Amino acid sequence: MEWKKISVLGTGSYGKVYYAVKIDSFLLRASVAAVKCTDLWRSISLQREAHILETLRGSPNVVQFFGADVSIENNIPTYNLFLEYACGGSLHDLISSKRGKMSEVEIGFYAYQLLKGIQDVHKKGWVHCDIKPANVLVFDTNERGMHTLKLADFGLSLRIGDGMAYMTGTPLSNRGTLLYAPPESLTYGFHAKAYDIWSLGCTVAEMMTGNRVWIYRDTKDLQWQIMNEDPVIPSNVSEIARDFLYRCFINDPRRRWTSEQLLQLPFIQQAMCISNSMPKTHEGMIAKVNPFCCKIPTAVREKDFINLLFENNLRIQ
Ligand SMILES: Nc1ncnc2c1ncn2[C@@H]1O[C@H](COP(=O)(O)OP(=O)(O)OP(=O)(O)O)[C@@H](O)[C@H]1O
Repeated sequence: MEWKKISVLGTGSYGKVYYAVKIDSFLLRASVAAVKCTDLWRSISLQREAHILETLRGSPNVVQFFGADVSIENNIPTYNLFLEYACGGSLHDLISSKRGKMSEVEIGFYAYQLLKGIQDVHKKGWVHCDIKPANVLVFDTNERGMHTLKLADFGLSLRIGDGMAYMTGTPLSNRGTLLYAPPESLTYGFHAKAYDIWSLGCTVAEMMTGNRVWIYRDTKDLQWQIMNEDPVIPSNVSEIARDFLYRCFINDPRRRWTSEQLLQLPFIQQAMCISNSMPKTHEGMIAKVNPFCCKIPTAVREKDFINLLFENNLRIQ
């Protein structure tokens, strides 16, 4: 019983991500996964990511890690990291499809999930260092039609305390994606929990407008703006939404709000209250069926079953 790589989901700087299926014809069950792969000799970063994900097992808003192995592909030893498969792509795709037309309740609900994920990451002693819509995976909708979001791509994460140039006086260069990086990461090379909160602010602002927070000519210009200007807070959103962003974008990382504090803000509390009282939808109820594990009605050949999964668009009845 082996995982079969079916198609390429995407390519990262380290290697490829595949959609993979494993059939257990004895128990008549099939499982799906996303497999991040790279040549074994350059897999240090993926192995590190596996270690970090291992510590975050069971966190509802962090992509779940199924394990890792080494296989031989075209005579090359290949490192495989198995993750739960996100059927909805990334938050970046979701934002593009909504073109800035997400309701504030939906945004607040998603911000809540990201904060819970960040809280777990920080509690385990990590700073993610690369939170952005492309690194947030989108899963099924709940019974109210809203998605589950999970943090992914821990390739740049640091232990809290590592790279704290404030203390050591040895600045590091910015780690994550510049567009989502806080000012202190450029001036001091400072990477602490507050780093992730700034990136979260950029991500939430992007859900509100459909656009990135910075408009810039080139990298130098972007760096200058991050260090010397405040991000533009969207004007066409409620006061509580603006208040949430202001607290994520406090310049001094020691004064920037923590995930625990942000979770208490009216923007989050109201969104959770309203989303919990929304009527349940039929579509949402169908989505509750677990797509990751299913029972095959009769014994079928592996090839036929894979075809069956695709024909049925992976929806298990
Ligand atoms: N668990 C998953 N389920 C579904 N798709 C995934 C999963 N993990 C990654 N992907 C997709 O695979 C692609 C590559 O992902 P990955 O996060 O590894 O690289 P990246 O973020 O694009 O690049 P880099 O790591 O260099 O920043 C992305 O399009 C992502 O949406």
